[in-house]
Amino acid sequence: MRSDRRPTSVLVTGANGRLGSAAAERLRAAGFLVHARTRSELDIADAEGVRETVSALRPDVIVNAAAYTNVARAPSEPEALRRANVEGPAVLAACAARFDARLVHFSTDYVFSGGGLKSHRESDPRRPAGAYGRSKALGEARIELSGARYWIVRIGWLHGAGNDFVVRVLDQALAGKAIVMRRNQWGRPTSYDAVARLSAALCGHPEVAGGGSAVFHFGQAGACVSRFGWAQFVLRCAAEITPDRADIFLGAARRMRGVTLFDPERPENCRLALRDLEACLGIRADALSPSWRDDVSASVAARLGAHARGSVESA
Ligand SMILES: NC(=O)C1=CN([C@@H]2O[C@H](COP(=O)(O)OP(=O)(O)OC[C@H]3O[C@@H](n4cnc5c(N)ncnc54)[C@H](OP(=O)(O)O)[C@@H]3O)[C@@H](O)[C@H]2O)C=CC1
Ligand SMILES: Cc1cn([C@H]2C[C@H](O)[C@@H](COP(=O)(O)OP(=O)(O)O[C@H]3O[C@@H](C)C(=O)[C@@H](O)[C@H]3O)O2)c(=O)[nH]c1=O
Repeated sequence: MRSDRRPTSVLVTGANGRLGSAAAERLRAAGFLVHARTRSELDIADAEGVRETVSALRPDVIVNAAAYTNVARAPSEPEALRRANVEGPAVLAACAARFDARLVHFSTDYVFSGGGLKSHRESDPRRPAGAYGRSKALGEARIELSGARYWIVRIGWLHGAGNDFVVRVLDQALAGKAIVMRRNQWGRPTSYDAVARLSAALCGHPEVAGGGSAVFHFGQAGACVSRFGWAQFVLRCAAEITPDRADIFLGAARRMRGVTLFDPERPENCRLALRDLEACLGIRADALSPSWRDDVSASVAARLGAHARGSVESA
């Protein structure tokens, strides 16, 4: 938080989204002056609309949580993809540069092609293989060329809102379906809330108002895991949390079939090295949020609680 009288003001775009809503909530709770804008209030690819909004609000920080995130549909919707993930970030960056705001932009592990076993460093070249990853990589590049002060934060495998991976695994188990799960995709599950906390840490960082620009990786503490390993963990948590249904969840875990899938849209190696955020800004991922296992367990409990209350919407 700044030391002068005015609270740091933050424009949050994509505020109806899963990360946007979590970030706006955390930022408000931390005392920032938050201007949250949904897509219908502010289309980030609308240069004129963004210019008017930024010019009127004069935010210290723009947190861009708006994006096209449907990985499966991305190849068949190139225009919507380009607008949200390439043009939008470029428009926001141009306005950040013009009105001297810091842009905090979220990107993804899918900007890497996913070969090899080593964790990707921030400095590794972007080599996206799929349409969504390509669009996010182009968005990063447009920001880097804009002259704005930016922090690009690459994250991956988010859960804790909407029809996420945790929900889909639990729902399959509860429906008695035989789960078929990919073994050859490795990453680090990270909760929306952990990224929302990071947003607050970044907006309150002493270097937010000056300082340089950088790309950072963020994920929760704990070793990377395969999709198969993550799904097994989800089901074991579910069995512990609801002992009366332990048979269902442990049975689903036992019967789960591991498969090797080659999907150009979804890289195999999503491991992100996490050192730079601490080295450059002194922000330690493990100090900011619990390990991924704790937050996955919380996501499982939230979903099972919703089931128990009968408040689960049909997908
Ligand atoms: N989900 C994940 O696992 C991961 C996400 N990320 C990144 O995190 C960020 C947030 O993702 P997440 O919250 O999961 O995504 P969501 O899909 O939940 O939210 C994205 C939001 O952006 C809005 N939006 C889309 N296009 C525009 C536009 N042109 N102008 C303004 N708003 C727009 C959407 O509006 P509407 O509701 O109307 O569609 C939606 O509210 C994204 O940058 C994403 O790439 C990175 C790694 C993993
Ligand atoms: C539910 C399920 C998933 N899977 C595997 C396939 C695939 O590799 C992965 C798909 O899960 P999702 O659909 O949640 O994954 P996906 O939509 O690819 O998630 C991605 O979203 C975008 C926005 C990102 O930026 C990435 O970091 C990543 O989180 O899990 C199975 O094999 N079986 C299953 O039953």
